Amino acid sequence: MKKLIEVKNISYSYDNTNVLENITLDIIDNDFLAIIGPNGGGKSTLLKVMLGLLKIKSGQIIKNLKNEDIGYVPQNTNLNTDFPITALEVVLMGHKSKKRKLFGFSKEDIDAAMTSLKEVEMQDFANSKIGDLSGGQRQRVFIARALCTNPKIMLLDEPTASIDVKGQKEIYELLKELNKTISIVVVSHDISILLNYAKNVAHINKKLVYHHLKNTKEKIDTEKEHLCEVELLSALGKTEICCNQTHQLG
Ligand SMILES: Nc1ncnc2c1ncn2[C@@H]1O[C@H](COP(=O)(O)OP(=O)(O)OP(=O)(O)O)[C@@H](O)[C@H]1O
Repeated sequence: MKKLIEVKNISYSYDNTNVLENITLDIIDNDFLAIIGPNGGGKSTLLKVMLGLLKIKSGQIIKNLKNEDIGYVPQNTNLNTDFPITALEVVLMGHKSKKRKLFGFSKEDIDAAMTSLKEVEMQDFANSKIGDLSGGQRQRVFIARALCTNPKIMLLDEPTASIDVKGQKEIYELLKELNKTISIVVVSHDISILLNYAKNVAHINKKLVYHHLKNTKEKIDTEKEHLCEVELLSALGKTEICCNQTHQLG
């Protein structure tokens, strides 16, 4: 199993507040890693650290791939849906063509963006204003934007927040399809849905507890509608293996 990203004993603090403590985690080829944990637990911070958007002061991040091999779908809270931009234009923003024209985009750029839109089944909405799309459709467009560089791994921060249950399932089905060729790392609070798709779970609350879901899924009733993190963690067991060390849940 090839390690794509190795997180080695990193800690991170904003000003003097420690948010991540001694996190060690490998993202492997073909992984589908769910990052769960309470609000403010450090999940988004961990993604930003892995992306290099935040600089760590201790520990090490080893990326065995190029930056453009990493796709990122950030948390969607600040989007101004009144901005008059089409789905195709949003996807083009993710395209890093070597033949970029000074103004506008080449036919190659547009073809590549349309291919990404097809991958997420949004090609028919290419010319729709982003604000006219449903939350689920909009999220597909943002996933298409991240697909533009043909990433080997995609990091998604709460991609199903404020999307209805049907839309959530569709997004996870899409991620499952993408996972046939790329690794997926997804921060989410939708534990029940997530468990039907994830291969591994990282629970982050400043510290990390890592679970291989192989052989443990049968212990969990994933059809149960409101499975919460506490139930999940008790079903998985109190201790789990994290990079050859056993961590006790606090
Ligand atoms: N730019 C920042 N400056 C200072 N503190 C921050 C900043 N960003 C996040 N924090 C703090 O760091 C902690 C972890 O935040 P983070 O967004 O990583 O958590 P999270 O697990 O993703 O939370 P949520 O589930 O609510 O999105 C929180 O206490 C938050 O208030």
